[in-house]
Amino acid sequence: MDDAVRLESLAKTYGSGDSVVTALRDIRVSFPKGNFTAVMGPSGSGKSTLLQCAAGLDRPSSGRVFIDGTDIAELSETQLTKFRRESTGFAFQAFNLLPSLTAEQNVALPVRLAGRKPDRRTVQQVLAQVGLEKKAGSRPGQLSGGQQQRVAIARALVTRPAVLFADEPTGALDLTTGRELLDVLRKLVDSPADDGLSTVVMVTHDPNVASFADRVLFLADGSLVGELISPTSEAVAARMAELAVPKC
Ligand SMILES: Nc1ncnc2c1ncn2[C@@H]1O[C@H](COP(=O)(O)OP(=O)(O)OP(=O)(O)O)[C@@H](O)[C@H]1O
Repeated sequence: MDDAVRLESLAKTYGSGDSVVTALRDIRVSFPKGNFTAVMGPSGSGKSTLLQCAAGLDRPSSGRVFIDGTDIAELSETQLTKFRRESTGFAFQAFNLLPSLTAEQNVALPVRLAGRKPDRRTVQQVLAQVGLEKKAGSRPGQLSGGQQQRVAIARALVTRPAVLFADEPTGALDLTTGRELLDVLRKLVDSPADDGLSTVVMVTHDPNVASFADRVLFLADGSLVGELISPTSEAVAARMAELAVPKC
């Protein structure tokens, strides 16, 4: 199976001298196409840093990141920005929608920012993929939190990226709406549109949320320390409890 993203010996440090923080050390992992991966680990273990580096939002200190076969270290800042815009989607805990724009206009924004005219059909298609075809004309203030996050996901999908990165996408949602959003992500992977995305990489703190993934990766102190395939929430919670035990 092809890899949507591959991380080779990835390391990331912040600061220098006495104040240096090692956020990631020697991460080697692939995210295959057609796969939904959750990244878990205790607070400060490096989850967000991994996601930011894997998505090309941050440059690693060493190691390589391949997205859809492209070594992003070879790209200039301008090329990387363009590449990221076209090949990756990103969804955060905060939806970051523009309140004065309709759902449809919010979704079309990345295309406009890239200097192109949005294709109305594509915008409608991605809104339908997240179950919001009837809300195209609504402004964020007229939508529930779960619906707003689904607009944010549709916006991330509009450029037909190879991979969607999501950092705590259900963090601001209640249980039911969080579940609905996870069903949407699951569907993107299980029944992708013709030229659509089928790979999701998601950071979460919640074992229930992680259990929607095909695989869970566990980070501790910047290192990859294990994985679970076809995870149940109980198995994820048990593994997290082990990681929380302080080392002697
Ligand atoms: N911009 C930064 N400058 C300095 N240190 C940073 C920076 N960003 C992250 N760190 C440090 O890197 C380490 C990993 O942080 P990261 O945010 O990736 O962890 P996380 O697992 O996502 O944490 P959380 O679950 O609390 O969000 C932590 O020790 C953090 O303090």
